[in-house]
Amino acid sequence: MKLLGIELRRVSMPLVSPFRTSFGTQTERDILLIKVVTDDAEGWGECVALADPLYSAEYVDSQQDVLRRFLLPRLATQESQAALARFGAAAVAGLLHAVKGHRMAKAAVEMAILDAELRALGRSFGRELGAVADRVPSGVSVGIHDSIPQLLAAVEGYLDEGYARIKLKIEPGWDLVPVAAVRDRFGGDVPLQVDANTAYTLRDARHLAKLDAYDLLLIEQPLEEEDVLGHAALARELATPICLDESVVSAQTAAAAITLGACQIINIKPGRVGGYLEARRIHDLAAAHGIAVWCGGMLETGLGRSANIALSALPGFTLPGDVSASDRFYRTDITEPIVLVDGHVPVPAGPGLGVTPVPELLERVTTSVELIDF
Ligand SMILES: O=C(O)CCC(=O)N[C@@H](C(=O)O)c1ccccc1
Repeated sequence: MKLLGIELRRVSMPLVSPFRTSFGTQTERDILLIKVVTDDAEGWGECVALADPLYSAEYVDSQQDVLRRFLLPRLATQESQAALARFGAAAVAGLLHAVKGHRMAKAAVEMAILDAELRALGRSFGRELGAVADRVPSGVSVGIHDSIPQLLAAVEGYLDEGYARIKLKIEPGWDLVPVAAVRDRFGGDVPLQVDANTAYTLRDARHLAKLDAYDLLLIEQPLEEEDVLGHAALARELATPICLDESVVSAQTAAAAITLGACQIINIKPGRVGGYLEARRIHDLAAAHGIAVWCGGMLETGLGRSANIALSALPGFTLPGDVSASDRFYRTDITEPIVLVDGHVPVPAGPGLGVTPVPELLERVTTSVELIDF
C-alpha cells in the first residue's frame, strides 16, 4: 500500500431530535471524515470528536488541525510509507506515537488506512478484528428529557422498535425518579443501564447506592475521568456494576482500572482509545480478566457505526452496545441506512467497512473539503 492523498471532509448532520446529556445538548453533529487514497484502494475513517471539548479534550477543529499539522506529515515520510507498505494499518499507531494524545484523530486515520487495506484484500472489518457473529444485539441511548412522560414515551417507542437494551442518561436531579418511572412502567425484565458522563462525585455514593434497588446492568462513568481511585471506592459501596467510559483511553489505562477494581465492565469506544486495533487489545485484556465489554457510540454516521458493529461481534462484547439503527439519530444517513431487525443489527460482510458514503447524500451534508497530497 502507498498513500497517495488524503481528503479531510466536514459534514453537518442534523439530529432527528435534541440529545441531552449531563454535559450538554446536541442538535447536530459536525463530523470530520477522512478518505485515504492509496495505490490499491480508497478507505474511509470517521473522527468521533464533538464540536466542543465537553466529552473529552478533543474537539473537531482541533482534530482536523492536528491531522493537518502533525499526524499526516508523519505518515507522509519515506520511512512511514515504507512501514505502511510492509505492515499496513498495524504500523499507524507506532508511527504516530510521538504525538501526544489526540486519540480520536489517530483513530480516524488508522480506520481509513485499515479500510483501504482490507478493501484491497477483500477482507471485512469483522473478519480482521475477530468477529464471531453475523448480527449483534442493539442497545439505544436515551437522553435527559424535560419531563417523565416525555421520557416514558421515548422509551416506549424504542422498546416497540425492538431495542435490546435501554440506556438512560442521568445527572444530579435526574436519576432515581426517571429510573424508577421506567421500571414501574416497563417492568423489571427490560435490560436497563444508566450513564452519568462524570456528573457525580464520591460524596454522592450513598445517593447512587439507591440505584441498586432497580437491578441495573451497570452505572456508566459516574465520576470524573481521572478519578480512578474514586471509582474503586464507589465500587465498594454499590451493588450495581461500575462501567468506565471516559476513564479508559488505552489498554494501559484499562489494565490500571481493572487492577485497582475501578470497574467491572468497560465501554469500548474505538475513537476514544486511538483506534479499532487498540480497541481489540482492550477487548482481549478485559476478557483475560473476566471483565465484560460493550461498544459505545458517539453519534457516528453509518461509516463509524458499521465499524462499531463489526467490533461488537467479538466474543467478549457480551452486553448490547450503543449500536443503534441509523434512524435513532439521523433522518438520512450518508451510507445505506443501518436497520434494526428483531433487536439486532447485521455485521457488515463486505470488504473493509462494508459500506461507503452515497455520493449525493455525502455532498448534501458536506460543509468543507480539504485535500492533502502525499
Ligand atoms: O448511540 C450513540 O451513538 C450514542 C450513544 C451515547 O449515548 N453516547 C454518549 C456517550 O457519552 O457515550 C454521547 C456521545 C457523544 C455526544 C453525546 C453523548
